[in-house]
Amino acid sequence: MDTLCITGGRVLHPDGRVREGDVVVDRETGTILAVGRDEAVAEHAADAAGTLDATGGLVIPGLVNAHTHVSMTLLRGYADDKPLDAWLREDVWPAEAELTDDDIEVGAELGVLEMIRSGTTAFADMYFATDRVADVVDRAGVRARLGHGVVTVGKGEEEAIADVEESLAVAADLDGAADGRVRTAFMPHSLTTVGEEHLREGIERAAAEDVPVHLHANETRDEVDPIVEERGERPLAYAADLGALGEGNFLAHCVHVDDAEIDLLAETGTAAVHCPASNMKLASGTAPVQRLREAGVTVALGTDGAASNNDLDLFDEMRDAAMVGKLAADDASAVPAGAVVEMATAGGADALGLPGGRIAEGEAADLAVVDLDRPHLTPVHDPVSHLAYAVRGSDVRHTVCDGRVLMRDREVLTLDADAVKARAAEAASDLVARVDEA
Ligand SMILES: CSC[C@H]1O[C@@H](n2cnc3c(O)ncnc32)[C@H](O)[C@@H]1O
Ligand SMILES: [Zn+2]
Repeated sequence: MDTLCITGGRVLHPDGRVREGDVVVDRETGTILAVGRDEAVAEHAADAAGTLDATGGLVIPGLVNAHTHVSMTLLRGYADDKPLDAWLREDVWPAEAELTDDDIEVGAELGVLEMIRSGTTAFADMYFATDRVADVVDRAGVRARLGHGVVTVGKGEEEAIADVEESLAVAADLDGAADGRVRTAFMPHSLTTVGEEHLREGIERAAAEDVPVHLHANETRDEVDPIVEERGERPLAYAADLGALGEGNFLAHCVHVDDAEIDLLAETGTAAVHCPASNMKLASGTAPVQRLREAGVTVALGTDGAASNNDLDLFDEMRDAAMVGKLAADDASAVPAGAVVEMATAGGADALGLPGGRIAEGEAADLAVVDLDRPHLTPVHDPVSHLAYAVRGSDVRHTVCDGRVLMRDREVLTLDADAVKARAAEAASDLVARVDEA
């Protein structure tokens, strides 16, 4: 058997406890064979073909970034300090109109490089040129749930229909790519940027094929109010009527949700992806994370795109979620450390319907080793507290996905970091030059 043994560290277990132990991985199946420090583990470890040193470190599940637009790394720092609507219309959409498929691939490489370097092994992506993003996922060795983002407002009927068809076709064609590490979804952008008939048609056809649905929902008051005024119902009642709620489906943001909408999410098994940094930066509002969790909704964490964050480091997201969750609930005990760690791991994997998120025998070997032997992490009273409040992405020593080592001692093995950075910087400056000329 071709095994990898991660030795000498402590391990975060699914119940939130941390114990000393090794993790033995079957590289052929990409699954965890054994966890702990008993005789069986020692036998496996003695036979291991490869090792990763976790001395002084903590082995955690690979983090799951449950909502992003990964190629927007090219627009990092391009437009700041505006609310969502103005930011999209005045800056982001004009820039995206100039993006080429090559740009999207280069931006995805940069984003995936950043995620591997900060311990993220899986992500959900809504964007364009999805086949190129899937190629990057394949080469880099991570997992993803990918979709083509549909926008029909401002488009003629033919173009709108073509956009819906493209999203459905991408979901059918790319599902299972990268040896099964790519899964797909139908991804209408939001309830206000896609017309009702197009939403209804796309969601119905996606459901008929068991394809999950992912969209932005209840992100800002400016998005919620017109729906309530025009339809006389809350956005998630509308979403339920469209068939957009249900097991396997996941909604980004869910900031402005009332109690009835929270119940709808819980009853239908629809997951919510909390994006605290994006919500703060765009002043979208504070999501009721504590209430969502108390109602039994699966809550995951997402960075959103790098243009509204401005990084893809999920450790930042954990800290932000805990901090803003307390502020929103006016309660310092709300959204505690264990909750945000769960949201970034098992919650993310469950929301996206992807393997990973838990370190236990038989689970996917998607892992990160965090180096705790750092000044800003000393002393270690509680490793889970550190994960939520003190660890930075740059503290990740090794990253493993599907049993394959993607980063060893901070060297990414599947992407050429210097070449990716150089290509991305050039693509971004050419893009901005084209936008300025347009
Ligand atoms: C149609 S592809 C996805 C689309 O979404 C835009 N986007 C980026 N961040 C956000 C956000 O916080 N809310 C809504 N839409 C967002 C992105 O620029 C693409 O155009
Ligand atoms: Zn988004």
